[in-house]
Amino acid sequence: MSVSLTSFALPTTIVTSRLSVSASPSTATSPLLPGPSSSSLQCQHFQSCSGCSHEWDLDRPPALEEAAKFFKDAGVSDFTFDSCRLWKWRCRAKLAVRGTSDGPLIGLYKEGTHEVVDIPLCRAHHPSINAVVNLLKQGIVELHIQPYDEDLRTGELRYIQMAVTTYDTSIPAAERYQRGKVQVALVWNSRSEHSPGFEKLNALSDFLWRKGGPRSGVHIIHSIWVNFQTSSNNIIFGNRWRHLLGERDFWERIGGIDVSLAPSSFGQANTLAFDSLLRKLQKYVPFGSSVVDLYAGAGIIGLSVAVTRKCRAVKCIEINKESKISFEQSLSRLPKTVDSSISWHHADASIEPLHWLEGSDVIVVDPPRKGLDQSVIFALQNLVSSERKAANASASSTLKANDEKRPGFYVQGKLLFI
Ligand SMILES: C[S@@+](CC[C@H](N)C(=O)[O-])C[C@H]1O[C@@H](n2cnc3c(N)ncnc32)[C@H](O)[C@@H]1O
Repeated sequence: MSVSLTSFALPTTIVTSRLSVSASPSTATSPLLPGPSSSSLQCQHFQSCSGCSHEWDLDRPPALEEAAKFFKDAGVSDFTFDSCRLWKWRCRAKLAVRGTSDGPLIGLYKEGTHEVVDIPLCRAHHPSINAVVNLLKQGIVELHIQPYDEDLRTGELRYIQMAVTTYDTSIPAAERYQRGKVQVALVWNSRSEHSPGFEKLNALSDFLWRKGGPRSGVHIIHSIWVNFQTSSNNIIFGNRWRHLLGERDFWERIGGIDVSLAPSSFGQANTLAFDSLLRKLQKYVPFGSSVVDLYAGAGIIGLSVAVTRKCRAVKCIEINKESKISFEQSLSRLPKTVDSSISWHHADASIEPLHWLEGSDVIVVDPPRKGLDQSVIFALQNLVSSERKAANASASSTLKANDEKRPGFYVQGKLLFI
């Protein structure tokens, strides 16, 4: 993960946020879990699995040099890079379930194919994720659960999503990460709980709960959910979610706030890196500013800066309506002293984006992998050029006065890459 602050000629702060999947695994300074002595991946699945793209020097990914040069050329002086954990960093995984009930395969597709590679010993996964995968395989074999067959569109279990919560104040802080518990979501190939086969789903979730729930010796499972999906396309989740066992609410402590994440909401995969990213990002948000968080998911970035930077207003824009519940739950746990106008809007950021951007001092953009929508890029460019014009037209004395009203924030404007 890299963080940089650069000055462009605009009076608005634009924050772009991205957590890299393959290049930001561990930290040498982490007290939590010892890793191999070198910074190589040392994963036996590396050749066949598409999950990781680099095997050596994980603390110095090839993109680092390119990024450093980019920021240097742009005149950025405080570019920093933090690799965080190199192993066991992934706290959220969506894995396909294929193969047979005697020989299930649980993992990722081989590059460019729909052939699933079994990755029981993945080095990037949090250890509780690998432990749940192992339990799930036992359950599939014992209960004769049929993995999904994409060609025939038959079978029962299509995918499993696992998210680890490390939030448990009843155990010592130093042990919380290692003892993280997993919110399990089983993607089941039927329409609803009224469809045939529901008993098998119940039997599987009971099996997992018995072996990994609070009464088992290991307690690695936080909760179990099901998502019903019968579509033949590649979309992992259907629209119907049901909570089956365990605690319904899933909490994590990130960026100085308690955040709730339902399985249907987007969540960052690298919890520790995301926390570190937010703590850096907060420093670039001027106190009391008005912030818009585009592509906000459950609004974690917006809520985190609302609290830590005492923002005047925060608007979160997100296309997935399922994220709203998580946003509202997190909002309800903010300190009562927070005096900010905070709102979450179910909207497509690419439609008339200027409408959301106008009047904001800080713009956070954290788009999906495909990147920013063209219309958002145009809107940002328009904003930059119109503010540049306005700044040029103003007298330098006026600029100075504005600077003083907003300590630590220069009229020059800032762009943060993470
Ligand atoms: C990389 S995630 C970031 C989520 C959030 N910032 C976080 O850290 O948890 C990208 C988010 O953008 C949302 N999204 C995708 N296209 C969108 C659009 N056109 N308008 C608004 N949100 C969109 C996705 O649903 C997803 O929640």
